[in-house]
This record gives sequence, structure tokens and C-alpha cells, in this order.
Amino acid sequence: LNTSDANVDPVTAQLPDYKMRTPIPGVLTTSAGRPVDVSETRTLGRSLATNLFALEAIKHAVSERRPDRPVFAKAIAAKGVFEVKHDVTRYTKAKLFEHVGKVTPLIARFSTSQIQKGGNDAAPYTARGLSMKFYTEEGNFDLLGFNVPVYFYREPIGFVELLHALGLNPQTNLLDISATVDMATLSPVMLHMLLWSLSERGLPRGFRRMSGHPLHTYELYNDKGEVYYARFRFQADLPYESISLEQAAALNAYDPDLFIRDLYNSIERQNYPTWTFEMDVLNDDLDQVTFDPFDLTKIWPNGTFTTVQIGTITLNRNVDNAFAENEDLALYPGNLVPGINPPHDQVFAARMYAYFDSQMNRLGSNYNKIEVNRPLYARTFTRDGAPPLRDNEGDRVNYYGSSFHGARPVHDPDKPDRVFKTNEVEEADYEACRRFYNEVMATDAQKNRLVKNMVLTTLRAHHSLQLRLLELLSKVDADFAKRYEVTLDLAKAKVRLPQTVDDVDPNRLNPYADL
Ligand code: HEM
Repeated sequence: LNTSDANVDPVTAQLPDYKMRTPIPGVLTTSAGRPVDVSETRTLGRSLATNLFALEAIKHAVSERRPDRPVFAKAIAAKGVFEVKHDVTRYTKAKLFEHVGKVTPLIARFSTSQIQKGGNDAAPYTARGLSMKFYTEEGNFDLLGFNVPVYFYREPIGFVELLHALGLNPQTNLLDISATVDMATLSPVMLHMLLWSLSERGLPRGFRRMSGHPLHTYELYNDKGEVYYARFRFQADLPYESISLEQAAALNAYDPDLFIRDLYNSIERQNYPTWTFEMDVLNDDLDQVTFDPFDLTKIWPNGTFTTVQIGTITLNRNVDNAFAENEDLALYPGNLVPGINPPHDQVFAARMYAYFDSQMNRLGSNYNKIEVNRPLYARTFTRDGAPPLRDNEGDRVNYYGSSFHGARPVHDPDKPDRVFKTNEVEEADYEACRRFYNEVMATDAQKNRLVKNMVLTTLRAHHSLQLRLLELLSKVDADFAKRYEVTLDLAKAKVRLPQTVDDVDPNRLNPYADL
């Protein structure tokens, strides 16, 4: 830092620091490299038509946006390394885990789901993402994680319904709690994930304390062709801490970007955040388990798996350019490496398409040739199309199966080829919520906080929707339903949420103060 003022953080010092590191400014040029004359930097009284600097500047400025990701648009990316600390070669032959001490470079992206750019980092009940792209010698390995260990649904069409119900209302253009509660109460399978999100587990005290759960059950195999089923996890090494909705509201009011600022500043100050990369491995083979191990709306029952530590992830560098390394980053669940097969569930299958289309749409057909997405090695037959083309695979033959030394596939004799049928059980959805309420939210304080968050979140919803939620909760647990009902009645009696700015009492900003 080039300042001793305690309020100037690395975020605000970025430009002065750049100046210190770069004593001589470069020569300004057009995009084609011609030096720009100082007379071209202002246009009044001069012809605009022949001023390439001005034309280019304006033309470019209005074309500087790519479409946002449909979800998780607001984010920060940071770079780092993964180091293997434990021998896991008995589970997978992936070279990334080949030996203790092996180091693989990576990029991570921390994101907030329903929140658009400019929104609040500490927004309540939204999912948060923690995803990693490992640049391995066998290609990029991408794991996209949630901050909670369960997902909304097993049926992939649920994505579309959720995207709209949790997104902006078509007329008001605002997030709409009526649609959210409607959707949630019509789909009991979603309740489990919502309880996690509304509890203290849903709102972490910043990204550095947040863990990432890629959720799906991956099929691992070793160099003897033996198969294991595993769920990966990025477990934050800082102990988990949460913030309340009231604290979040206060933090958001003075800095909507506090989580992003926190991560950036910590890395600049060399206070590098770390995560333990670990996995839960299923103890029995699939024909012996009595539950659906691929169901990503549930956590696996205790005693059915063994937690295996793999290594440590350290984030030690901020990106140099947010557009090139965060906006242009394409994390794709299908990017797996030999030794790790795709999960056998329908949501994963849908994701294979969805991300592909989204990234084609956002970044163009050659998005894997953009620097941040480029694997260490690639030989493909996918040529031409929108830039970046790089060398467009040069003069190499451009079709598979040629006689001219075109790139050839490998044969992996260890790779299993299993086919599955998975069952769906509805009562299991309530059982999962029951366990969450009684075992994860073990203390009275945790239960009360969860219920209070649910009440505050659903307070604006129509009474019929609140009743539907109540009915759903009563199928989970009578005590849970009772607490919700009592707290909701209390809130209705005591809380008046402002409908216009005129309703806000400047001396009493927190409408929940009496609850
Ligand atoms: C049918 C199910 C799903 C669909 C259709 C879907 C679709 C998408 C799409 C289109 C994107 C934007 C991709 C891009 O443009 O780069 C995205 C991002 C993301 N999704 Fe999903 N998704 C699904 C399920 C999941 C699940 C189960 C998880 C958690 C394990 C998840 C976690 C994420 C995360 C963390 C991101 C942000 C990635 C980033 O930082 O760039 N999604 N999803």
C-alpha cells in the first residue's frame, strides 16, 4: 500500500499502486497500433468522421458487454494452487492426485445466485457459489459448488421454474416473494434446501468462511478399474460463522460488495484464505445401499460414507483483469479428467447442455481458447468461428479418422461403463427436512433463528401461501410448524414493512426491531 491512511484499502489503492509500479506511461495507440495524436483526443471544432481514436472509443464503449450468466452473475475470481496432502490413488487414477506434494494451479470463482450485478453480497436466502477450475495435465477439471450441501430438486426442468419464480417478476421487475413461496410450497422436495439456506448455514460471514459443495456423486476409478462413488467438498479452513438478517441489512447498506472486498483485500494483504479439499466416499457398492446416493436433494445418511481428505487449496493471487478472468471464465461441470466419471443423475445430464449453451451464448464458440479457459494442452477438430481462434489449430488435419497423423483418442482400459436406474421416494424428502430441523439445527437458538428468518422472509407473502408453508412444515415436524405459526402471528401483529419511502421512520430504520 502506498498510503498510511487506515481507510484506504487495497481495493481503493489499486490505481495508485499501479502508478507506483509503472513510472512511465506507454504511448496511446489505436487498436491497430498507430500512435494517437493529442489533437484526436478532443473533437469539438474538428471532423469526427476522420478521427479514428474517437470513433473507435465510442464504437467500442457501446459494445463492451457480454450477456451476463443467467445465474451467479455477481462474483469475484481469484487464483491459487491445490497441493495434494494425502494419498488418494486407491480411489482415483486422476493425475492431479498422483502423489503427495503435487501442486496444480487453479482459478476460483465466488458468486451469489439470484443477485444481479450491483446487488448485495450479503443478500439473504440466495444460494452462493464456490467453484474451481484446476488446470491439470489431463485437461481442465471444473467443480462448481454451492454453499450448502443439498440442492433444490432432482428433476432438471425445476431449474427453469426456479429461475423464473426466484427471479424478477415480469411486471414489477422485482424479486417476488409471492412467486418464491408459491414455488417452494408447491414443491416439497425444495423445502430441504430452503431450510439450509434460511438457517445460519445459508448466510456466511464472508466468502473466506464459506465452504463449497459440488453436490453430485461422482464415479471415481483407480488404475485397476475399481470403482468408488464420492462427493467432493471444499471445506473452508476458517471456522464457519454466520451473520443475521439484521446484520446483513446493515452491512449491505454501507457496502453491498463487502464479501468481494474482503476476499480481494485479504489476498492483497497476503492473508491467503485456504480450503481443505476432501471427499465423502460411499462405503458400500451401489447394489447394497438402501437410499439413492445420486439424489442431490439429500445428504448421505451417517455411517454410509467415509470422509477422505485430499489436500489444501490456497488462493494467493487476485486476478489481473476482472473481465478477462471472471466474466470470460467458463466453468463447465462436464470438464472432468480420467479417473473421475460424470455423475449418474438427470440434473447433471441437463447441466452438460445448459452450461455449454450459456457459454456459447456469452463467449462464442471458441470460448475454450480464451486464455482463462485454455487447458495446458489441447488438440481438437473444432476450428473456425468467432475469435479468439489463436492459431486455429494451424495446419494440422481438421477431421477425425484421417490417414494424416491427425490427433488420436486414447483407450483407457480402467474406465468403467455402468448403467443405472435411480428411484425417487417422496417421504424421504420430509425425512431429510426432519433430520435437518432436529439434528443439524440441534439447539433451541438455532431453531428459533431459522424460524425467525423464515418468518421475516415470508412476511410479505399472501396469507394463503403462508398457510401452505405451514401445512408443509407440519408434515416435517409439529414443533417446527408451531414455532413458525406463533412467530408469524407475532410478526404480523408487530411488524409493518414499508411500502413506500414515506412509510420509513428515519428514527426507527429496522422494521423488525420489535420481534
Ligand atoms: C438443471 C440444473 C442446472 C442448470 C440448468 C444450471 C445452469 C447453469 C448455467 C446456465 C449457469 C451459467 C453458466 C455460464 O454461463 O458460465 C450456471 C452457473 C452455475 N451453476 Fe448451475 N445449473 C444447474 C444446476 C446446478 C447445480 C446442481 C449446482 C451446484 C452444484 C450449480 C451451481 C452453479 C454455479 C456455482 C454456477 C456459477 C459458476 C460460475 O462461477 O461461473 N448449478 N448454472
